Amino acid sequence: MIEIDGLKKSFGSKHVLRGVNLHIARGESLVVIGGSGTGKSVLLKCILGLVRPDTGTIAVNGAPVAETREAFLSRFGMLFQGAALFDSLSVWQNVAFRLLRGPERRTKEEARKTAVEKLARVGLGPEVADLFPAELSGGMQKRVGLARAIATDPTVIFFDEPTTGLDPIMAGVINDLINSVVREMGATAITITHDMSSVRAIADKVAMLHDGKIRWHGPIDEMDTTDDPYVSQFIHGRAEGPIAAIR
Ligand SMILES: Nc1ncnc2c1ncn2[C@@H]1O[C@H](COP(=O)(O)OP(=O)(O)OP(=O)(O)O)[C@@H](O)[C@H]1O
Repeated sequence: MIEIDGLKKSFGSKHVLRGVNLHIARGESLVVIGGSGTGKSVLLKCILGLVRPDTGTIAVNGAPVAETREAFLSRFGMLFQGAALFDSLSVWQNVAFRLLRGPERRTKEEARKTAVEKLARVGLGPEVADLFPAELSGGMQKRVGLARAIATDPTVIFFDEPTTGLDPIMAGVINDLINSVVREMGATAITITHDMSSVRAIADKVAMLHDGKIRWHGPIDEMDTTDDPYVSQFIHGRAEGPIAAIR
């Protein structure tokens, strides 16, 4: 479904991605892990076409993203770090943002109806629809962000640090919700996170980015038993190991 081959990206003398190869099957939930500054966001931005790679290819269903970006973007949903809601828009207008714009825009009534349905899917009642983001807790904002991400019934959904800033219980609730929504929709999901509880809750496959390359890629069941010392150090959060920690 998504095939990334030989992806390289440098910023000046900083070689962030040094040849990333990653294939993601349709309906699979891939979580990308790796230390701060290893290039996870740059990788995501390359897939979304926000950053142009120096070399390498990214194809979706066999077609290069660079050539089919518009078509690709119309089929993807994204939950940003911190939910990134528009403060000046009500909750339903946030959820319906893409339904109210673009060539396939719907009437206001239809868009609102869909927004209320999506809010219900993430556990929020219709009374929330006319509130503004500032009136919501962090957990509710994440739910609204998730409702927005699924508003257009995307086939690919990206999650950027979906549990950042949430307490562990709310993080668990959001992880479960992401999991059930993604599976129910049959969507392909790519998640970036530091949160190992998210990895365990969401991932079918895990890819660890280190030193500009995919250091390890495998099924979630094999993550705990792999003898890769980098993965082992990372998932157990050990200061000692091959990954240098800045103290
Ligand atoms: N537009 C840019 N110009 C210059 N350097 C950049 C740019 N974007 C990213 N970088 C650099 O690329 C490196 C990787 O950044 P990136 O944000 O992808 O890391 P990350 O793995 O997502 O980190 P974190 O987990 O802390 O969010 C960093 O050193 C960053 O400074």
